[in-house]
Amino acid sequence: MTKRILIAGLGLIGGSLALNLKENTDHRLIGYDVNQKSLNYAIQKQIVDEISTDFNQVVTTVDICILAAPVSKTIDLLEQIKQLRFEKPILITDVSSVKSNVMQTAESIEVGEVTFVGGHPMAGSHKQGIEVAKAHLFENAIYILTPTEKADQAAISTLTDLLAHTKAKFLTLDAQEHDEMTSVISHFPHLIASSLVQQAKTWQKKHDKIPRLAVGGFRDITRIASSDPSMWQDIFFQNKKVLAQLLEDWINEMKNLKGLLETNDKVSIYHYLAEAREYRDGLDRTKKGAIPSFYDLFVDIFDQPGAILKVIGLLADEEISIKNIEILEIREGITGVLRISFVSKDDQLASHRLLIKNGYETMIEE
Ligand SMILES: NC(=O)c1ccc[n+]([C@@H]2O[C@H](COP(=O)([O-])OP(=O)(O)OC[C@H]3O[C@@H](n4cnc5c(N)ncnc54)[C@H](O)[C@@H]3O)[C@@H](O)[C@H]2O)c1
Ligand SMILES: O=C(O)C(=O)C[C@]1(C(=O)O)C=C[C@@H](O)C=C1
Repeated sequence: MTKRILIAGLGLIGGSLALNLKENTDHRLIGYDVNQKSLNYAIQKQIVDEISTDFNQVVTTVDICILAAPVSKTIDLLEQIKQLRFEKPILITDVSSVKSNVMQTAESIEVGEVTFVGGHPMAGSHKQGIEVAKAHLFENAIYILTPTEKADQAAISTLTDLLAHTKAKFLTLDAQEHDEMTSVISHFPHLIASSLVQQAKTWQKKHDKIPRLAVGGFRDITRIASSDPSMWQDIFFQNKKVLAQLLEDWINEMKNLKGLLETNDKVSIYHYLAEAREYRDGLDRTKKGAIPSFYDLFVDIFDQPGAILKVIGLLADEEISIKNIEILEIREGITGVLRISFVSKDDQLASHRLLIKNGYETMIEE
């Protein structure tokens, strides 16, 4: 049955869900956003069928509503919903990166027609806005669900049936365990990435060539520091209790490491590094996990015009789809490395064979 689905917040995440639903279903999609440019873009590109600038009015006309605004704005929209009258049942979900305050507000909705099942797709980007939205953004990612007490299995199934086209894997958690885990693997690392960039900026006053040296490792570990500061400010304050606790643990750990360095305790430093490596390598790529599984292939290329295009062209001719592509290091005239990520082992191996056949040097991390 065709349903009316409202997506409130047409940015990277809302836009990606809209694109996915448009590609795979016949539901009628309605977009709401406070940014008129995003609304215009969505309707012009036919990502949605209708647009609205009146949330309170339009939300009462739909069967399903996906709240995809920044976390604090999602809470504001839930507060607005509390004041409305609905004439038919509505299933509401969200995509917020932090869940405790959202769920607390959702649990306090007393409107009988409203059922809320929280959601958080664990995939995204440091880029923002509907222009960078992708229908396949959540393929193979973990999609966390946080149902309210009122939400029954039928409501959860309605939501998972709708989102099944994203090819994400669902995992149900309560809000607190969600916020602790996402803080460890997403929010706190973000804080550290930004602090590493700040440190480089400070040291650049002494060594002005630092930006030229900041390639491989530094770029890998700090990519997320290029994300939207207002979104992350919101996430940090929504999850500030857990974040403060992690920061305290981390400061103590750093003090301990400093002590090991100062006392020349090489053995302990070695164990610290070896244990970290073992754990990192053991984050199983093929099992379900909070970290999306990708299969990487490293390809040596030369810094020549069209070099990357040639590699992509070979894969495209064989209809092998790429999840991500990144230049790890390239210097003038010298070999650089492309990291190409695939969603399946088969695609990784097929690309490996294809590129070797075409004279490339490639490497797979075991
Ligand atoms: N970016 C990621 O990697 C990622 C991943 C998973 C979940 N999330 C969550 O998804 C949500 C959206 O993030 P995004 O990355 O799509 O950001 P985005 O900046 O790309 O999009 C946010 C959209 O919300 C709109 N908006 C702002 N205030 C609004 C309001 N009051 N009502 C309606 N729309 C409003 C903005 O105009 C924008 O179009 C956030 O809650 C974020 O925590 C982000
Ligand atoms: O890939 C990125 O750039 C992301 O930051 C995505 C990421 C993450 O930390 O993994 C960011 C926030 C979301 O809530 C979920 C996913």
